[in-house]
Amino acid sequence: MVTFSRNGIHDFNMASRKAEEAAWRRYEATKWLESQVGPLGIPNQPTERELISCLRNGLILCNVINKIHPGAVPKVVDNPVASQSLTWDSQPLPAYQYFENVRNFLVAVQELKIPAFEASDLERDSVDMGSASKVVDCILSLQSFQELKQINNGNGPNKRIKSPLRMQSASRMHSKSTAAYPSEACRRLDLSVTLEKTLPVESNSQQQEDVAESMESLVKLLVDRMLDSKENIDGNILANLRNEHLDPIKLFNQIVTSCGGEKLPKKFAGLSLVLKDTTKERSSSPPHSTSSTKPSAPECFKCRRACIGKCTCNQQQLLEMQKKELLDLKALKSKIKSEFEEMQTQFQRFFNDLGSQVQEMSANALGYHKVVEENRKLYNMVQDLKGNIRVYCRIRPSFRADTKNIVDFVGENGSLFILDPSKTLKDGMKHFKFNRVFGPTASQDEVFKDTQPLIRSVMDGYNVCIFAYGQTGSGKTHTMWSFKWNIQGYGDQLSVP
Ligand SMILES: Nc1ncnc2c1ncn2[C@@H]1O[C@H](COP(=O)(O)OP(=O)(O)OP(=O)(O)O)[C@@H](O)[C@H]1O
Repeated sequence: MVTFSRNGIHDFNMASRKAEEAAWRRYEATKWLESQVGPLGIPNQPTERELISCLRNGLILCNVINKIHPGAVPKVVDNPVASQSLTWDSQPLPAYQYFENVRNFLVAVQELKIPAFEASDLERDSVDMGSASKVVDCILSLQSFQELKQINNGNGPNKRIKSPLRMQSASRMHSKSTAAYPSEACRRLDLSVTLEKTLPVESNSQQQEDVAESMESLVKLLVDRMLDSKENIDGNILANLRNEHLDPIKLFNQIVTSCGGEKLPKKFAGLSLVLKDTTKERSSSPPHSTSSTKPSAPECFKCRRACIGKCTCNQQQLLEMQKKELLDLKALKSKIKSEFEEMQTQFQRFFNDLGSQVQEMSANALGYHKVVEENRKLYNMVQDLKGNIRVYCRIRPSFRADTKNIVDFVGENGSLFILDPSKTLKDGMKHFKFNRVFGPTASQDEVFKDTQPLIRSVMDGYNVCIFAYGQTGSGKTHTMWSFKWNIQGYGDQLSVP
């Protein structure tokens, strides 16, 4: 167990942790660079000097950025001799070469909105001052850029690339996973989980939502602040994060003051109160108590007895009400049942009457059809008896007054006498016999009515033919027209059998 205090051991531990983190980041950067451009010729876990000496000529950096974003550095100055001189102790490279490559690389990095470093960070003198961390940051940002580009199907990220550590920390807060990132810095970010656990469980849902929202914003702010100034953060604060007995309010104020020196946003005011309440309850409750709001045993017993009595009384009333409702329901059920039976009887009677009526109608319909059939047969039999071939004569009226009519007599029984005036009475008299003779005064309706029965026979399925015969202008068309017009008006009568 490590005890944190304001002494030399604490400073030593903090420095050790920082060195460990820096080494891990160099390892990640080296591993990624080798995956992009092949072996770098340096150890897997290089020192700052080894890494900087490798990158100093800018050749590897230009090749890497051209690989993840082709054309980022249009012209890369390559010197085979210099390329092989990768170690720090090798012969110095021409200044113009690495300066141009590095300058072009930094321009490309800024265009891609990736955190850059100073060209002087690759110089020999500045290595010992720990400035290699900016170079490592830049390389890890390039790695993040490549990953985002792959996620976006080849398109570069729209937003500015943040520090890779910050990005992973943010995703870590969402997943609440403790094994996603082995960095010591990220382990400290678990403060968010600790703070959330201190929220009072008795608060109502609205308050919990507000607190959760505030907590989330607070944690984001804290993470951003800590990462922005992780190099300058007070070591005591980081040590206090692991101290369980520390007042969270003090710790919270300490962190914010250390990071930015700013006051807390207004939205975190409620959180401070909640944290205060929580701290008070935690301090007042017994050390091994599982719940700070749990009442003592006698109080609990009294409360329970009162509750049981109250519940029993309510249940009794509820039972009585339900019994009464049950009786009402039973009465209603018997009433509905009797009404239903009565209605059933009425329906039975009604359907019986209906059935007898339908049977009667069916019998009548059957008789009706028989009668109709018989009527049809008799009707056509009458038509047959009248004669299958009937000859009618129609005398057209004379149009000229001086014309002498040769028709001498028209009989009711179809007799027609014609007298030729140029001959004697005996020779000039002609007698004709028709089924019927229509005189000059006979109307169209009169002609039609005599042939109407034949139309009905047509409808009954018998073959009927009506034609007119006579000389030109004798009135054939005129007479046939009477059938046409009357048949049209006869439609209603045809439907009647
Ligand atoms: N009974 C009638 N009463 C009054 N006008 C009639 C009568 N019969 C025929 N006519 C008239 O006589 C004229 C000639 O009749 P219609 O055209 O029917 O003769 P048609 O025998 O059909 O002649 P065609 O053989 O040349 O066709 C018509 O103008 C017609 O209106």
